[in-house]
Amino acid sequence: MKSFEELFEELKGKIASQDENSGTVKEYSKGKHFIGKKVIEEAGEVWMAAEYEGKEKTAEEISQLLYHAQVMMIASGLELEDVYRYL
Ligand SMILES: N=c1c2ncn([C@@H]3O[C@H](COP(=O)(O)OP(=O)(O)OP(=O)(O)O)[C@@H](O)[C@H]3O)c2ncn1[C@@H]1O[C@H](COP(=O)(O)O)[C@@H](O)[C@H]1O
Repeated sequence: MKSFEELFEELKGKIASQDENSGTVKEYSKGKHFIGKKVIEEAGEVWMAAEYEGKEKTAEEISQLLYHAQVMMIASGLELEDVYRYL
């Protein structure tokens, strides 16, 4: 199990090292348009899971939405604090 902060550090590290086995590096390299579509896709899956597929599936889909949001944060040059200041 990892926290939001730990995942963010892991993803930044993967991108900085250009780890060729990393799905994150592949997604990041495709740019904001591609990442944005993943965010939208996962947001829709969260909605459907919450309405029809139960707690476990909803939790899984939310984790994927958070992941793609983090990739978008990195692609946008944002740090966690830049987002947290609006919470
Ligand atoms: N938490 C995630 C995570 N959540 C979602 N995804 C990716 O997001 C995509 C969407 O997942 P889905 O199951 O919805 O995929 P799908 O709809 O079946 O298929 P596609 O969307 O891929 O076509 C998949 O390609 C997943 O690989 C993630 N990829 C990686 N992580 C974590 O990120 C870290 C770095 O991973 P790598 O960069 O792959 O090493 C590790 O800790 C991973 O656990």
